[in-house]
Amino acid sequence: MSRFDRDADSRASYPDDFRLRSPAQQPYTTLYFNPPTAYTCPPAAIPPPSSILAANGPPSHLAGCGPKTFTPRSGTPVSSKFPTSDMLQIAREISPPPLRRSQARTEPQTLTASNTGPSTVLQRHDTPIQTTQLATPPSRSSRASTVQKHWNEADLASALQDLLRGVRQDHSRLVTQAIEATAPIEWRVQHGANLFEGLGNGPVPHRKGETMRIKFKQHLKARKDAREEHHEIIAIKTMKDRVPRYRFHHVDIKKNVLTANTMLTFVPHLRDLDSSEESKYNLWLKELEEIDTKSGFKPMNREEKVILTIQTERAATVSLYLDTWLDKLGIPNCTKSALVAYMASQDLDDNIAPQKKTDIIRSSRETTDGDPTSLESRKAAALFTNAFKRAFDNNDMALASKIELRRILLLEESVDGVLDPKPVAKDAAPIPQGDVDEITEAHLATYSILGCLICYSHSCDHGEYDNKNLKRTFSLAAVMPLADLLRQRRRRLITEDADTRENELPKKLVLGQSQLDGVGYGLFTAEDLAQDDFVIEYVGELITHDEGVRREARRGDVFDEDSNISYVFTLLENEGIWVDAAIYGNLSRYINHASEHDRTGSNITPRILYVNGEYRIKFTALRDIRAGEELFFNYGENFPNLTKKLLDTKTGEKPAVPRKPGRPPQSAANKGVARKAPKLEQKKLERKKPTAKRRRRRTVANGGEDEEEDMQAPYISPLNRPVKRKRGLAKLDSDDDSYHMRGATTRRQWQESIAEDEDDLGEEGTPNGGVRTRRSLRARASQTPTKVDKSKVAGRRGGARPGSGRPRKHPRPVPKATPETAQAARRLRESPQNPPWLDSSNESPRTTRQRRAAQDASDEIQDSDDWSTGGEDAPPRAHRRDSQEGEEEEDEDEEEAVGESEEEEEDQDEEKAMEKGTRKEAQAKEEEEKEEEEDEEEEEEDDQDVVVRKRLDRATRNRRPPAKFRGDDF
Ligand SMILES: C[S@@+](CC[C@H](N)C(=O)[O-])C[C@H]1O[C@@H](n2cnc3c(N)ncnc32)[C@H](O)[C@@H]1O
Repeated sequence: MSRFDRDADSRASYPDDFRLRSPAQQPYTTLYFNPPTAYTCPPAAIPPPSSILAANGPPSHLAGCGPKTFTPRSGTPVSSKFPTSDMLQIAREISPPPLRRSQARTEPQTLTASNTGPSTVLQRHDTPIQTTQLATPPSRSSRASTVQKHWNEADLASALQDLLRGVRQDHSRLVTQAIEATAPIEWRVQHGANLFEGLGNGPVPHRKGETMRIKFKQHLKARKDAREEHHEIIAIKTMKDRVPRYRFHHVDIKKNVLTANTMLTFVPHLRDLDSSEESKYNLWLKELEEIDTKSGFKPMNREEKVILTIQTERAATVSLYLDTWLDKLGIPNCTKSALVAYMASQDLDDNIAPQKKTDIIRSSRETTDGDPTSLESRKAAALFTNAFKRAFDNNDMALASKIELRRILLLEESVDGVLDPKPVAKDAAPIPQGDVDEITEAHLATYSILGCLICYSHSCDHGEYDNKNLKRTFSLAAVMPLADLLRQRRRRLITEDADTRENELPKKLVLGQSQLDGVGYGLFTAEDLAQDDFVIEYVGELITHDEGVRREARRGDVFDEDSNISYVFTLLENEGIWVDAAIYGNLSRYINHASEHDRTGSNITPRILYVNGEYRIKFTALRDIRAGEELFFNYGENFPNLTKKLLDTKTGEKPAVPRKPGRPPQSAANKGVARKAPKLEQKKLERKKPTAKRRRRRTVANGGEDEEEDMQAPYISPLNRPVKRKRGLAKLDSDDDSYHMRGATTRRQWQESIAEDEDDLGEEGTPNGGVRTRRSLRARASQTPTKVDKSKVAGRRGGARPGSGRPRKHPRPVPKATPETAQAARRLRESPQNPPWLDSSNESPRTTRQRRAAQDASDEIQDSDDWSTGGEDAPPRAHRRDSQEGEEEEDEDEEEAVGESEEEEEDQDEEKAMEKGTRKEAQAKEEEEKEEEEDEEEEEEDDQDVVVRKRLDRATRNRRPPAKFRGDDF
């Protein structure tokens, strides 16, 4: 299931603010398995825990063995003879323990499940459940004696349906239990007024203008059937800053998807869609389906996917009960192994390869259940299979309600092991002893298909990220043995949270020229930081991995690809969610990389937190940091090239930085040392012949004026014009007619120099300053520049790296300096360790420019006060980017104009040839040309693919690795 479907799914069932509600408000009734009405299952359907304990011994986790004995995938014990999964164990254990004195309540409490109708009443977990479950269970043999020995298909089907109702009831109790187990037992408010007091009332009758309507979306239900409730509106007034929103405006993304054959135009995620967006979203899904179809796949539509997911989840749940069911039904010779063997032998549609079928049957024989392939076993298995089909997989049922026995049996470990062999529990790390946090983490690491502790789904957005940034869903195994541990921990965290909240204010930070040579800006602290202090939040646009790759590729192409500057941060590695701070961001984007082994080493570290339903990144200090120190964090292993050393002195003396191989120095380039022209381009160039047709076409299109203009247009050397973007790879692979070396002024010279360059430069060089032909001499016909605009040339490497380009066209509005920032600046000036940007002696003009920009910026730094979004920063940045891109377009026109003039040269040649040659020859040539043109167009398309692929590759290489996470926050 795709992330989006999953989101859609979870949106359907689990409101965003799920975690913030009190237990009484928890929407457990929206969970998938909850029954719509009160349960009618006989109490005997749920065997009491003690019977299981008597029969099988204690579940391993209760016996202190921890989850080591469970496989992470199926939850089935590996070593013990314990026949059921831990989920089933928990299901059996949900009968509450005897009340402890402290928990005892004088009056039994009830919870009303609001969406199951007012009549459904669920008992709190800490109130004894008034059923026979608490009675001493019948022994296994006595239970077996009560079951029917001779089944017919119809009776068996109806017994199975009863058992399924029991599963639902179990599930409902589990949810209650789990919610209670994880609910905070103390409110966050430790002192002062509890702002949430009085909240949590149920729905009220609708009063126009006074109540708030809440609509519940449910997939597979028509919109008109959506449930609605009305609630009182209670305003909470507080002087505290609200936690800032961290929303991604995915509509904006549309204009940011820039590469030529991009498929995604709309990427919604992580939030509910507005109704206007929903239609776009559906359209987008449809487009994706069409693309799949065109590519030869048979895509499922969204509804089918939802149904498949539901079916799979139901099958997974029933699989956990299958053993108990068989035990209860007591069908002679009907064991799980027999069912598996029967399933494998009956799999007629060749879903399983013949060899695998044999392996499955063989592995089922290895159990101690007797011979699963005997005639009796086969008969019993056939009876059960047919009854199961009748009960849960018949034609009268809605698709989503069907449960296939085959799907359940495929989940069996023996079958799964044959079909998809992979390492299991023995690889699990040993459970650490001692530290509460570590034990908790380790228990939670028993992630399995058992599902989420909160919603019991297998594909939800709840869960934790461990220190490797891998998502773990809570294991059900964690519920019972760990409930106390979790409580303990939560209590501690809540207390700590309240204590540290005051220290969680963002710090005064200033932007400056980094101490790393040639790296551009860096971020410095203007006040002393204590270890573990919160420093700043990393904010930016929330984008998908694909979009991030596109953007990186695009930036590398448009701006300076050699600098590899990157502002993306991998927020959720597995989900492919990145934060891009390039356009919308705050000061945190200027923090440079240092590894632990560098001279200063990283002094801060990012942590990913789950805040009010959103994942956010905060930086904390790794050690005490003095005011004036530059901040660094470790970007991770994917950035091996970030090896700039700290400057030894502050005098502006720069250590020699080795030049990149294959890249000629700027001066050499200006002298006309071109890089190698790509073979493809050269080939094209050689065979490209002028065509009369092309010439005529242009002349007609421009009322006959173009030709004259073209003739007059001087050939502009790429050297003599401002080039802001690097064509590099894009040009190497791309379509256009020709490349022009720097300094070459005629076509012949250029061709000659290409030949020389090929010898000189080898494979590394790529053409720069390439020229696109066609279109738009018109754009500059009247003002063909013949002079070099030096200021523009100077700014050509600008762009992605702030401050390194030309001065802003549209400077940011500079907020007034606050007393704090003024004081911070003074302190920094007075500091014996003045950061290098304050020392202006011996600096280059570029450094001066950077320094000035830094000073401007340091005045305007309010980001650290407004630690939320950097939103104020954003519009001017976006503007700046727009303006740059606008200029690039101008340049492109210029390039094209240059190309036009070249093409006109060709046309003149052609005209002469036409005059000389016979008409026939000319016609033949023209036809040849036409073919070539068509070929080129095709090539153009192919080339574009190559370009995009290359850019994507490059961007993938450059992407930032997962951030570090110390997972001790719930
Ligand atoms: C998030 S930006 C940091 C701010 C950046 N220095 C600027 O001026 O905008 C990350 C980029 O800075 C550069 N960078 C950061 N740390 C570096 C290091 N230790 N060595 C070389 N380049 C570094 C790389 O180009 C990287 O992609």
